[in-house]
Order: sequence, then C-alpha cells, then structure tokens
Amino acid sequence: MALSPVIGKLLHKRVVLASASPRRREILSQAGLRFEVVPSRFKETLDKASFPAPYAYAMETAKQKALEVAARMYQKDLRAPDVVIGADTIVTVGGLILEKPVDKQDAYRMLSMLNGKEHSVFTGVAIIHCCSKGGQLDTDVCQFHEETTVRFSRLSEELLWEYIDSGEPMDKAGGYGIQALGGMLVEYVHGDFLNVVGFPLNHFCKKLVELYYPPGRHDVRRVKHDSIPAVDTFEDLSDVEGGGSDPAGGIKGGPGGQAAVGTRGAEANGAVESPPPFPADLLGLIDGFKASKALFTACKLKVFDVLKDEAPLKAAEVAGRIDASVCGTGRLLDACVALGLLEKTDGGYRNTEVASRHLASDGEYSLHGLVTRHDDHTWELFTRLEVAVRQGPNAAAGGKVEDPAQSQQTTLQFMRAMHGLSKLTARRVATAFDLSRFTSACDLGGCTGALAHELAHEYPRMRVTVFDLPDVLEHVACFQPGGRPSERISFVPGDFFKDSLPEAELYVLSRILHDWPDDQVHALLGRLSGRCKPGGGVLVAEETVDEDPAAARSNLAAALSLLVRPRGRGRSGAEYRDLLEQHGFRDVQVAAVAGGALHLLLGTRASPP
Ligand SMILES: Cc1cn([C@H]2C[C@H](O)[C@@H](COP(=O)(O)OP(=O)(O)OP(=O)(O)O)O2)c(=O)[nH]c1=O
Repeated sequence: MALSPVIGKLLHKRVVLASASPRRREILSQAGLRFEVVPSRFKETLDKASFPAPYAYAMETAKQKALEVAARMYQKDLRAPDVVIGADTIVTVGGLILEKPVDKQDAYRMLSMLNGKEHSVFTGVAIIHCCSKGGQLDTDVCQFHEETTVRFSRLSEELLWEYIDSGEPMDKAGGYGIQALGGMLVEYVHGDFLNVVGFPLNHFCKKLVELYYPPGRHDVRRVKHDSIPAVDTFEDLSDVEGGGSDPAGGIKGGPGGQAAVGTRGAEANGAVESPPPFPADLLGLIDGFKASKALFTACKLKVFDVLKDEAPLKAAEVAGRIDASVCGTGRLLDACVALGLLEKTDGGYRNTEVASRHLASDGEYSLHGLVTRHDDHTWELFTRLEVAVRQGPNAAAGGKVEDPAQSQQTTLQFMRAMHGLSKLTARRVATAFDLSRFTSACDLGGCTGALAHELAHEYPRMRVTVFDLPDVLEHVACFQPGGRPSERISFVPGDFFKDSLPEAELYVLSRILHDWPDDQVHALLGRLSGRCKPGGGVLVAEETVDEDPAAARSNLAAALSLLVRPRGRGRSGAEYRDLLEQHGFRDVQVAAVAGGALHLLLGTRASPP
C-alpha cells in the first residue's frame, strides 16, 4: 500500500494517541498505524483572544493535549512513549471559534450560526517526539494545521431540532458530525474531508515524510525533473520500502518547527556521513516561477479552451489549433500534466476538472482573466521586487500609477481579472455575516457587480448600487448573468473621492482600501462615515498583511504584491479595525473567508456624540 512506507516509520516506535475521539482512532488505525490510546486530561480552556488566528489556538490546544499525556506517562514509569500525537478540531464562523456544545441549547446556537453559511473547520495536530535526557523528559514538537471549508444548506428550525434530538451534535466541534447524519446538512466541502472528521490524515503523512524521509534513492528521481518542480507527495515513497534511515536517530529541530531525523548512530559507528536532507521544498521554491510561467503560457495560448469539451487530443492536433510548434506544444502539455492541470491518456491530452473550470477563458468561475493580467502586468512588476525592497514600497513602479482606464483593452483585462477573483469569493463575503437587517447596499468600486449579485441573491429585500468610474461601468454589460443585471441592482457612475456617494444602509469596500495611501483612506472613510446613518454599516473585505510569521505564508503573495504596487499599502486586520473605529464605526465583527485569504470586517455606524 502506498502509505505504508511512511506509516511504517512509526511501526517500531511506541506511539500514543492522546485523544478520546473515536474518529481519530479509526482514521489512524485504518491507515495502518499501531498505537495506544491515552485520552488527554488537558482542559480546553486556553484564552482564545490571545491567539492571532483560530488555527493557532487549535495547534496550541493539540500540543498541550499531547504534552499532558507525555508528561503523565513519563511521571508514571519514567519512560515516555516515543511519539505522542495530539489533535484539536474547531469550527470558525463570523470570527468566532466553536468547540463542542455544552448542551442542546448550545448546539442549537452553533447550528443556527452555521445555517445557510460557509464556515471553516481547523484541526491542529501536534506530533511530539519524546526521550529521556538527564532524568528529565525531553520533547521535540512538530505542529501543523489543516483548514477545510464547509457550507451548510439553509435548514428549517424543525430540521435543526430533529438533528439535535438525535444526540449526534454533543461530542463534536460546531455541533455536527459530517460523517454521519450531519452529512445531510452539508451543501459542499472544500478541502480534506477527514480534517472535518477530526484528523487530517493526508497532511499528517506529508509531515511524516518531512520528519522521517532520509536522503537516498528518491533524491535522484527528484532532480531528474529539472524543468518543473516535483510535487512532494507521500505517494512518491511507495517504491522505497526498506530504504529508510534508522528512526531511532536523534530528532533535530528544523526550520519552521519541523524536525528531521539525524544521523548520530551512523556517525558513531564510523560509517560515511549521510548528506543533509534533500531540500525538495526549497528546490521547488527556487523553480516555482517556471511552473507559473508554464501555466500563464498555456492559458495565453488557449490550450485549456482547446481541450475543454473535446475528446483527448494529441500534441500535434493541439499545436495545429493554437498555431504553435509541435515540439514546443508537446513540452508545454507535458509540463501541464506534471502540474496537475492536464491528464494524459492513450488518446492524448485533456483538461483536468480544475483546468476546465478555472483556466478556460469562459465559464462562471474562470480565472483566465486573472492569469492574463498576471502574465502581462504583475510578472513585470515582480521583476522589480529588488528595487522595491531597496528603495521602499511603491518604488518599483517608478511612481507610475497605472490608470486602469488607460485603454479599453487594459480596462477590460483588469475587469476580467477582478471579476474572476470576485466570483470565487463573493458568495463567501455575502454570507460571512448576517446582513439581512440592511435593505440597501452600495458597493464602492464594485466593478462588474459580482458581489452585488451575490448580495441581492442572498438577501431578497436588499437593493444594491454598484458605484464605480464611468470608464469601468461602460463595460459591465458583458459580465452580467444572462447579459443584464437583476432588477435590484443598479450601476451608478462616479468617483468615490469626489462625487456624492449614493444613499445606502450598508457600504461595501471590497479590495479597495489596500490600493490607497493613508491620507486617501481617511478621506474616503470620512466621506463614507458622513453619509452613513447611525445603525448603518460598512463591510470591508481585504487581503491583510499578517504580522504573525506563522500565518504569513498564506498571504505572502498579497504582502509582496503590496510592496511592488505603485501606490497603496498593506495593512493588518487590526489596522483596518482601527481605521473603522477612528471613523465612528463600532461593534466591529471580523471573519476570514476563502481559507483565510480574505479578511472581513463589519462595523456599525455609531450615533455622533
Ligand atoms: C466538525 C466535526 C467534528 N467532529 C469531531 C472531531 C473531534 O472528535 C471533535 C472535536 O473535539 P476535540 O476537542 O478536537 O476532540 P475530542 O474532545 O473528541 O477528543 P480529544 O480532545 O480527547 O482529542 O469533533 C466530528 O466527528 N465530525 C465533524 O463533522
């Protein structure tokens, strides 16, 4: 079995699962792991507010659960197990962390919050290696987390209570069990299903590879692929059984809190010193730009359009359709196969589902416009990242602010890119908070109206005005579903810095504020706050710059983009909150959607003093 070489690394160790969860026990035993179960006595009472993000809370709780078991076992017979595994699963919605309900009423409260909305399920996992040093327990902690997004259908009160009365919610985070009756509540799941059930097995196996995979034969295979970075999956190890290092070797902390198996035993025996662990992730990073460029090129040449609905095509046929060389096309198609964008069968190449959905130039969720924009515009900006670092943010563009309305072509390209991005997140933004108290909304800089449509769809009483520059609104017709906007959506041309803002109970600023420096953000929020009546709201959606290095990886692209852009600046979630409060908005609620990629804030206009 593909997994056994990885799981096999733990077979000769004394492994303890520090969890009472029957789901975790089942997932791990079905994966072939042998372990003892010692439920943790750690009380899940850490102060949630003291963590920068929900996943950090779940990881810390997982760690504390495992450490408590390791310490207790060590104290009992002065022999700690080799490895202790702890996990903690939480559900987050509207910025709140939901754990297991304390009673039926609590389950009802949780399920009502999830009803009809998307939420995230995080599982934090800690793998703790233990040994005894100088009569003391010595531990080496490796932690990670996994996020899965789940959306519930709209459910009636009757159904919710029927589900609660089944008793199923009581021992489960968020008050539901997706693997049983609760599965009926779920409209969709994005990500690892087992993560929702309590244990992200896939990520766990990848971590084991990082921890235990020794340099060896596998390295040779990896370096062969010099054009496209190898995808690092644990399946890769299926043919290297028996080639492992001695797992009894010492554990050394690696970068990012990971650990690698050392070679102390071999050195002591006078054996030849092993080379350092093969830095596959690092090489992947070094080569990463090649993968992006292959994707950009295939998109630009419309490869994914050609392969969308057709039977598989040979390289020569694709080359004929895209008017390119057969040899070059063959290489590009193979690169796309290696990147998981195409499949290769005996009959030829065809799109994967992701490519058909996101990389063909048509279709509701096409990101073709975004890719084209990155290839034509962002790529070049990033060649000047060094300038931006040396001279400071915004220097890379040489003070040249691109005017999106510069030419019809540029405007349209910009709008296609924004539309693709907005379509992906609009439903999540519209449903992250309950906005049903607002009967009118104005989306400032709302571009093609992608978010306006979701707001109108989600809230049947709401009328939405999209306010944007005249040059932008000139092109909106081709982005409307069915070619025309809904009756409750109107497009009003104007400049939000100069023209009078349309009247609305809720103002929306989605991906707007990062584009402007502080003085202009204050000017805009000042105008908006003056126009907003007490009780009215402002909804801000932004990619944020996280100051927590552990979280920074997920928004790295956004943070770097903000550095090379001609104007504007990155801000943290706390800075956005401060800005809203400075302009008279109170009770600011926060939420994160799309795997934390987008940070949302909803503030309510207080009465002027
Ligand atoms: C969301 C969801 C959670 N769960 C479960 C997984 C976890 O067991 C539980 C979350 O609570 P946890 O505190 O993570 O785990 P636990 O109390 O069951 O076990 P221990 O603390 O001893 O490790 O919710 C499901 O079984 N299905 C689901 O769909």
